[in-house]
Amino acid sequence: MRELKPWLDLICKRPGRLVMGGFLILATLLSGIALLAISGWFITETALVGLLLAAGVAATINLYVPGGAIRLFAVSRTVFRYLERVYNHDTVLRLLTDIRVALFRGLSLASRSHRSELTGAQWLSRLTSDVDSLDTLYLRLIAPTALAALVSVLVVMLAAVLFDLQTAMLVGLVLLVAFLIATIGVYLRTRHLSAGQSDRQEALRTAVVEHIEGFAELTAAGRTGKHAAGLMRQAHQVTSEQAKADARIGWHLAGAHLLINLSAVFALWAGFALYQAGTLSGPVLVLLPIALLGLAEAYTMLPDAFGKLGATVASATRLNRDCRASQPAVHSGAVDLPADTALLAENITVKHAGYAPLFKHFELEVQAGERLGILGHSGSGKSSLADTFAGVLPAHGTFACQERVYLTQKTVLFEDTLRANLLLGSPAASDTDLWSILEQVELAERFASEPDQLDTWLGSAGSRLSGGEARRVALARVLLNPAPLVVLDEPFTGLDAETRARIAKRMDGLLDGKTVISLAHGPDALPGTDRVIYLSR
Ligand SMILES: Nc1ncnc2c1ncn2[C@@H]1O[C@H](COP(=O)(O)OP(=O)(O)OP(=O)(O)O)[C@@H](O)[C@H]1O
Repeated sequence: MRELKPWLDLICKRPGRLVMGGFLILATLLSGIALLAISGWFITETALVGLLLAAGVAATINLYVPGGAIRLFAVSRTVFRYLERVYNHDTVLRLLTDIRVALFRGLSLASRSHRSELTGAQWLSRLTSDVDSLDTLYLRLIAPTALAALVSVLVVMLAAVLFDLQTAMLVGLVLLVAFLIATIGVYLRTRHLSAGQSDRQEALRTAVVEHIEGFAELTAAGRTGKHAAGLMRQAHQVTSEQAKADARIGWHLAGAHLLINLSAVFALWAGFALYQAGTLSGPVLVLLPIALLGLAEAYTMLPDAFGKLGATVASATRLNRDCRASQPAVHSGAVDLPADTALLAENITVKHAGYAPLFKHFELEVQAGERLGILGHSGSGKSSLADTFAGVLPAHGTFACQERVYLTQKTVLFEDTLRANLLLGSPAASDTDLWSILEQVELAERFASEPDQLDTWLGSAGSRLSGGEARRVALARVLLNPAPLVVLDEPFTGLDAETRARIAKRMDGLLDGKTVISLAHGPDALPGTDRVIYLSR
């Protein structure tokens, strides 16, 4: 349960919505129970009055009050159910946003090595099924459990008021056992199965994606059938384990319902005794058994939710592990920056986790406003150094720097519009700002001729742009960012020499007053510099 805590804390950040949503579910449940109980009472009353009249005894019945109450609860049940669905699903979508934002915030800091530890299919599974199982935690698990407990207590109180304390205690005891069977009982019997199931499903998804990705190679090697047969076996295991878990959930649901029905039969039997003793009228007698039957609705969702709790905990554990692995680089011995210094590295070690250090005892001081170029051949460690400056790789040693913006060597664009991609650099930028920066990177004309202009869709990872265009969009995004320190890793990849020279010249003005560290293979791939250092291994 420790694993669920960070996500529960996140969910509890909207207490008002959770209480309101819970109230709407409660109102729906109580309307349903009241509808059943009053209908039962009314049917019994009319039957008894009918019998009396048939026997020639004068009897009257008030049709209007119970008739009105039945209509009221029939309508309120429908209205509350509708409002509950709309409101709570809206809440779930808001929670989904919170969870995704928290997760992306954590994962955006993931080191390159951690990112590459997981396959694409595993990331897909983290961001879809793992997140889904957490965002419905409130609606599937927390609210139904709390409300089933609350409504059970109300029904037991009803038993104490209408019947007697003894009946109420016995009904309470049976309901408690039913509650435990439908919740903790299911969880204990399915948690391993359910947690393993989510791992197996992830493994199957990964295997299917790999099968599709490697289809050409499998076909060339004549192994498609054999590989597919392996997948089928894996899928069969997943479904048979699922069937096993579902059967357990089903038995617990049946057990809980059986107990609730037995408590209704018991209430009827106890009611007859009170009726015979003259302490209870016939119509009131049926109120409690029928309310108990109505209570079954509150228990229906519990076994399924608790049967999947094991998988939910497994999802939370995986996401927590990824977020922990993605904690921002811890700078052992962080220091305060001296005045007029933009970056200070003293005796730092640059290394990828599990690999030998690339640099030891690395020293660098960059003055505020300085333009530093770092040159080195392929594999000399430029990107690793840039990652360290940007805080993506931990700097082991004394390290401090100003707030920075980082242009990674690999161009990263999102499947969205040009505007949305640019606004990541400066969310408050106006259209005029965006056009002006596009002008500087020589893309204004290109997008002005598009029908959607700034709203042009860039495609998956900017696939509708050429490599050089995509690079310039990424560069524009960095140039829009107000951070005082700019780290540029191979800023002009994919640009021809003339374009590169023109943009580099303009960048001098655009980056005026900022500190710039640019890394590249050769001097012609750098914007203007005051100082250049060479990396040698
Ligand atoms: N995630 C990683 N895990 C382990 N080793 C890595 C990782 N990334 C890079 N390296 C290794 O670190 C060394 C430096 O790589 P880096 O990408 O920093 O060099 P670079 O100078 O930027 O190269 P290039 O100019 O080709 O991009 C290489 O030997 C590379 O194999």
